[in-house]
Amino acid sequence: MSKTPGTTDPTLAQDVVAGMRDIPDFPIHGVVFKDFTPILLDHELRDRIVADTVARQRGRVDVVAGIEARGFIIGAVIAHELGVGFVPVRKEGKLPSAVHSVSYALEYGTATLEIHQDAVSNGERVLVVDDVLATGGTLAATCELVESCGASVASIELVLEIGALEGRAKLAGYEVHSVVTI
Ligand SMILES: O=P(O)(O)OC[C@H]1O[C@H](OP(=O)(O)OP(=O)(O)O)[C@H](O)[C@@H]1O
Ligand SMILES: Nc1ncnc2[nH]cnc12
Repeated sequence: MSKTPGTTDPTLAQDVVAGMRDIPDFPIHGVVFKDFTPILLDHELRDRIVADTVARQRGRVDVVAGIEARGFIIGAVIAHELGVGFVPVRKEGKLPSAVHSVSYALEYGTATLEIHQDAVSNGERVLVVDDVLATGGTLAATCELVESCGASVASIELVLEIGALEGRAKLAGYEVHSVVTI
């Protein structure tokens, strides 16, 4: 286990590891799914995660992009605390206006993510937020979507990173913070 450099909360990483729940064979046989929902229920731990991220990012970003589904929840709270707007990055076919789309591979299949073409403006600095970094396909696709709109990815914030899946390799050139890497 390793913790995010720059964090001011010395026990946050270990508390996140303890707060996550392992679900074997979800959504397919052989995958151990890292379930973030118990952390949402624990308001103290959830608030510490938000405070840690906000302390790193305050004043550095113009908007937060949260990835469906759990990135919506934690990302919206972070956007609120930073006092900036929130952009949903959604699974295919859910956004009503004109979109950019990118398809990608996951640990358990393939998927397509979309962003509204007018969601972020040229030159805006975007903070991308999600719960888990696994293979990195989801985040790489999201960065491509943000850049398709003419904005730039200022930083990426995750709660938990599965180091063995080497997702960071797909995110070369981006600033990536995970509260904890296991
Ligand atoms: O690094 P990757 O291998 O791309 O995986 C990471 C993504 O996988 C999980 O979501 P999932 O795609 O299962 O979708 P969900 O939020 O709809 O459950 C997780 O919340 C991340 O978004
Ligand atoms: N093992 C895992 N746990 C949670 N989300 C994931 N996304 C891809 N693999 C995952």
